[in-house]
Amino acid sequence: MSKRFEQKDWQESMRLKLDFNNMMTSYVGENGISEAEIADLQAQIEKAEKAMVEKRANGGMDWRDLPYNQADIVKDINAYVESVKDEFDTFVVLGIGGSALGPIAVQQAINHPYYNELSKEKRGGYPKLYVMDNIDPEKLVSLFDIIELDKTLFNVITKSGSTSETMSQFMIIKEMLEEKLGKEESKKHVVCTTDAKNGNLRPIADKEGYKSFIIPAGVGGRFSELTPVGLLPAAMCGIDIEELLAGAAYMDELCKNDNTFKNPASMYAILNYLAMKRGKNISVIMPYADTLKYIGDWYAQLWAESLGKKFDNDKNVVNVGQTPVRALGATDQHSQVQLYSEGPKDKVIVFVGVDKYKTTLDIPKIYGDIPSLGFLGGETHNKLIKTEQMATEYALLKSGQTNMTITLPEVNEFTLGQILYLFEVATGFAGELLDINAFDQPGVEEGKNATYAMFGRPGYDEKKAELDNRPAKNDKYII
Ligand SMILES: O=P(O)(O)OC[C@H]1O[C@H](O)[C@H](O)[C@@H](O)[C@@H]1O
Repeated sequence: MSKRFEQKDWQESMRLKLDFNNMMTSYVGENGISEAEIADLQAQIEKAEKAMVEKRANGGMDWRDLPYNQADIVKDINAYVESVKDEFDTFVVLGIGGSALGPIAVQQAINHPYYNELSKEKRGGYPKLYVMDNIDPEKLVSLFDIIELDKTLFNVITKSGSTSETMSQFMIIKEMLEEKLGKEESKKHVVCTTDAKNGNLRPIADKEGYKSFIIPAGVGGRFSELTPVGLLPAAMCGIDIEELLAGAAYMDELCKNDNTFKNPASMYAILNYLAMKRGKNISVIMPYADTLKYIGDWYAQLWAESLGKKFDNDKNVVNVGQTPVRALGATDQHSQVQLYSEGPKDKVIVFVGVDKYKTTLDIPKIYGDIPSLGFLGGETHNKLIKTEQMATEYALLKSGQTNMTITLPEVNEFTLGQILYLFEVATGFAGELLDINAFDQPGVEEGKNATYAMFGRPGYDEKKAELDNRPAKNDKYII
């Protein structure tokens, strides 16, 4: 159990705060969502709550139990990290989607912004961390200009083992390692995170004798950050994974509140559901902290891939979902807020603020008072970014663009575990309200099958024929 988990007062002081005032009628007038609208949903809310409890009890939401059932895995991961960290300068994740976005987001949130540029001593003795989550040939090749293969540990993360990007990266790395280090020595440079028994990577890991960790069968990729998918990369760069799980467990408790208006995940899901009903099909996530920038990318997959669905559970064509847009405050006040303020009122803006930054940066008072500047000097950047966040919230409220604010008291493993878990539960709940399956992704299959057919893979002849007979492109429209 986490070293601080028992300290109730500490938990409360680190509790995420969610402010929905800017979405509710009481504050914004006709643009807001009224309590009456929420009350009218009561039957749907109760049905959704019941479904969440039943699915969890029947093993349909194993990700809900991850904060509680991994003590042994945490021990294994921490022991493995301790046993290898001195030997390796670099840890490279090969993965994509849910097998990469979480590790990127958590490392960015907790570690020094220039962690990889620090000396190993200043990194606490842990290796640098890179996540290679694409197959741009230039990117992967250029990595070898800055790492030493013989001092690098590669973590191949793929639940299915049928993800072309990850498996092709693995084959490239495997051949390079064996050429440089020989077959036996190279085995120490690969650790696999995959399914216990299914998929293509499990038999390879077992046959090759690679160290491996298991992704629980009942946990889908975008819900897997609190499994070894996220826990190993986090621990490998010195992040306290017990605290991450403790924060998730704490948020689980908060999400059991049967008072809808006091249940963070229910309210997040309900308000976005009602917003979607009003055609607000864009979900902008705008953290006012660089540490939380890639939480936006992780959230984008979770929210888009879970809720973007053609059919409802009765096979009616519904084509639902909200398009996630990643923004960063204060940066995107200078690129996107013009659209948010004066463009279509088709968005829900989710500000993610931080009460206390790790450092305080004073702005020196040099030029007296420059009238056209919003600050006078003698203030701090902490106050400036916070003030700009509040001002932007107000400006968008006034423009009629619905928004809400989630605030982390500070960014640490406990608060990060809370926000990851909050969005996961909210996503599951929103799926129940939309009456869709939030846990599959049939829409990605067409592209995959077309890829295999274009490569002439056996078993895809029908798809190949379909492709060969598709309407030819008209040169007139190719410039
Ligand atoms: O972990 P893997 O099996 O390689 O899957 C990686 C990704 O592949 C697909 O794109 C799925 O739609 C994602 O949900 C998943 O995260």
